[in-house]
Amino acid sequence: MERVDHLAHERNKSEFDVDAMKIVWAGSPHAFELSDRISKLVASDPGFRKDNRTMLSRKDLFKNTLRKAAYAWKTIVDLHLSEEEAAKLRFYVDEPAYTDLHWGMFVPAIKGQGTDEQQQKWLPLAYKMQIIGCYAQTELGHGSNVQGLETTATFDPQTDEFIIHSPTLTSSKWWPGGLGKVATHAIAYARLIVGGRDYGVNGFIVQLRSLEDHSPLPGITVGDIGMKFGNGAYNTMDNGVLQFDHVRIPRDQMLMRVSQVTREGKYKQSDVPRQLVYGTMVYVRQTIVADASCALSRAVCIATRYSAVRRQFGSQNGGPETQVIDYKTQQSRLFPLLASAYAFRFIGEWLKWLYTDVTQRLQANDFSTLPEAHACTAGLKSLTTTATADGIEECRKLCGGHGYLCSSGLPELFAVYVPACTYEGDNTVLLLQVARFLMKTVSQLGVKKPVGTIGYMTRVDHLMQCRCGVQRAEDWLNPSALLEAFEARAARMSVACAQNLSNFDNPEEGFAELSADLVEAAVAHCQLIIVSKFIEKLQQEIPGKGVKQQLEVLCNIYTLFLLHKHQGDFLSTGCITPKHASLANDQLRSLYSQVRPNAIALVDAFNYTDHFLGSILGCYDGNVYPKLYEAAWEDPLNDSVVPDGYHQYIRPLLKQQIRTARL
Ligand SMILES: Cc1cc2nc3c(=O)[nH]c(=O)nc-3n(C[C@H](O)[C@H](O)[C@H](O)COP(=O)(O)OP(=O)(O)OC[C@H]3O[C@@H](n4cnc5c(N)ncnc54)[C@H](O)[C@@H]3O)c2cc1C
Repeated sequence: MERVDHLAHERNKSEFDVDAMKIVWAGSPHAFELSDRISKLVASDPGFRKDNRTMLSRKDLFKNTLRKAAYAWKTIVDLHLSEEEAAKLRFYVDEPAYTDLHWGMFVPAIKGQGTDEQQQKWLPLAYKMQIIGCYAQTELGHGSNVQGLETTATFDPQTDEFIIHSPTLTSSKWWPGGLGKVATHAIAYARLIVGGRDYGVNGFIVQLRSLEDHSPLPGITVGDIGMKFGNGAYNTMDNGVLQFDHVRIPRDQMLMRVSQVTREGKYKQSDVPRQLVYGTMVYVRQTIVADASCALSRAVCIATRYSAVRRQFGSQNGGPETQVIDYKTQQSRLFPLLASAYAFRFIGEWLKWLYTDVTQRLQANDFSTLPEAHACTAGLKSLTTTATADGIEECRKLCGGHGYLCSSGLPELFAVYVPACTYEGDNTVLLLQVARFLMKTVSQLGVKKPVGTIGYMTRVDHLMQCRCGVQRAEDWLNPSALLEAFEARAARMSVACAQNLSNFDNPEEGFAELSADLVEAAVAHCQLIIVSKFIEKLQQEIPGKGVKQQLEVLCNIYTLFLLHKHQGDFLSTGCITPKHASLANDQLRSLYSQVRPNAIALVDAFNYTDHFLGSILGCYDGNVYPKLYEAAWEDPLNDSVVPDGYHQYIRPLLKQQIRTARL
C-alpha cells in the first residue's frame, strides 16, 4: 500500500536545505552517515523491536533487557562493528541497561583513574565483556557528599591486600546501575585506611560475582533496590544494593593513578595531581549534555509533528479547523524548546572539544584551565538536564490528552530521562559548586586573570555600568547587544552575591544563607555560556541553502526567550529597562512567525526513525488517528469483550442495582 505523507504540505513550506541541516545536527558528514546507517539497521532488525514495556512484569521487563543487550552484543561482534559504530548501536537500541554503566562509567573510570598496568590488565577484559562492570559510589546514607562515604578499604600489610567493609547499614552501596543482578565487578569507592590513618575516598576494583555461576562471592550481599518511577521506563535497569563483609582484594586493585599504597604500606601521592579525575568528570558530563539534546529533541519532534496534525476550533465556512501549531500560545511554548534542543546540541559539541582540550593540557601538565572546565561542565550538566526534564513534560502538555497515552512515547521518555537531574551530581549541588567558583573568581579579580567561559569577568568594570543600546525590536537581533546583556546580568549577579557574602564574618555561614541567590547567579553564568557558544557557532561557515538563517532565528529565539523568562534578573540588575524588555518580547513574537513554516523540517533534521521516536503522535507521516485507534485494540484489557473479574465484581453489583432500582 502506498504510504501517504500527511505532513507533506508542511514539508513543502520549508525554506532551507533539510539534508544540509541534518549534517549540521549530526556534527559532520561522517557523523551523519554513521547515525543514519546504524539507526536504520536497528529499526529494521526485528531483534530490536520495541516491546510495550509498560505492560511487562518487572521480571519479564528485565529478562527482555538482558536478551536485547545480548543481541546487541552479538550484532556488534557478527558485523565487526567499530567502537564508534557499537556505541551508536547501543544508543539507538534505546533501553536503559547495565551496558550503559559498563561502557559509560566503569570503562572511563579505569581509563581515567587506573595506572597504565591496570588499564592493560582490565580494559581488554571489559572491552570483550568478559567482565561486566558497574560504578558503586553512592551509599544509602550519602550521595552528594562523597567525602561522607562510610565504606572502608583497610590495607593489610601481612597479606598485601585491602579489606573492603561496610561498617553500617547506611554504608550499603545503593543505586549503582547494573549492580543489582548483572555486574561481575564494581569500581567501589571507599575510605582508604593505611596504618590506622584515613586518606579519604578512593576507587577499588572489586569482584562481586563468580565468573563461573554468577553467584555472589563470599562476603558480598547484593540485590536490586526495587521498582522505580513509572512502569517500564528505567525499570529495565538493575540499580542495586551491596554490602561488603571484610572482602579481601589484592593491593593492585586500588585505582592508583593519583595516589598509591606501596607493598610496605606507605601512602604516596603520585606526580599526577588529584584534579586528574576532573578529566573523567568532564567526559561523563559531556555525554550527559549530549543526551539532553537528544531527549529534548525527541520530545520536541513528537510535539511539533503532532501540533501540525492536530486541529481545534477556528473553522471558517465549513473549512478545516486551525492546526494547533498556528496558535501563538502553542508557538510560544514549543518553539523555545525547539531552539533549546539545537542550543544544547551545539553546547554538547563544544563540550566534546573542551574534553579534548582538557585532556591535551593534562598530558602537558597544564592544569590552569581545570577549575574553569570543571565548573563549566557541572553547570551545563545541571542547566541542560533540568531544562530537558521540564521540556519533555511541557511537550506532553502541548500534545493535550493524547500526550498522556503511553503510545505518545512522552510518559516513558520523561520517566527515563528525569533522574538525569539527580545522577552524576544533584543539579542544585552542582550549581552551588559553580557558585563557589564564581565567588572565588570575583574575589581574585585583579590578581588572577579569568579565562575561558569566565573570561568576560575581565571586563567587569564596564559590565557593571554599561547601558543597553537597544532602541527598536530589531536591535535585539544584534549578537553584541544580546551578549552584553547576558554578560552584564551574570557579572552583576555574581558581584552582588560577593558583596552580600562579605557582610558575613563566617564565609561558610554566608554561603549557606545566600545559597538560593548564589544558585541564581550560577544559572545566569551558565545560560551565558550556552548563548555565547551558540553565537560563536554561527560565526563559522555553515553550508546549505538557508541553513545558517534558520539557525540564527533559533539562536535569537533561545536567547530572547531566556531574557523574557528571566526579565526579573535583567531588570533588577539594571541591565535593561522595561522598554527594552517589551521590545525583546515584540521581536520574539516575530521570530516565532519565521519558524512556523520551517518547524516540521527543523525536527525532520534530527533524522530520527519512527522506531527510535517510539511515538504514534510523532510518526513521520503524521497518520496519527488510525494508528492510535489500532493501538488501543492491542491493549490487553481489550482481549475480551467481558473483562476478567466481571462475574466476580461487576455482575453482583449490577444485580443489586437492578434490584434496588427495579429496572
Ligand atoms: C536513576 C539513578 C541512577 C543512579 N546510578 C548510580 C550509579 O550507577 N552509581 C552510583 O554510585 N550512584 C548512582 N546514582 C546515585 C546518584 O548519583 C545520587 O542519587 C546523586 O548523586 C544525588 O545524591 P543523593 O541521592 O544523596 O541526594 P541528596 O544529596 O540527598 O539530595 C537530596 C536533596 O538535598 C539537596 N542537597 C544536598 N546537599 C545539599 C547542599 N550541600 N546544599 C543544598 N542542598 C543540598 C539536594 O539538592 C536535594 O534536593 C543513581 C541515582 C539515580 C536516581
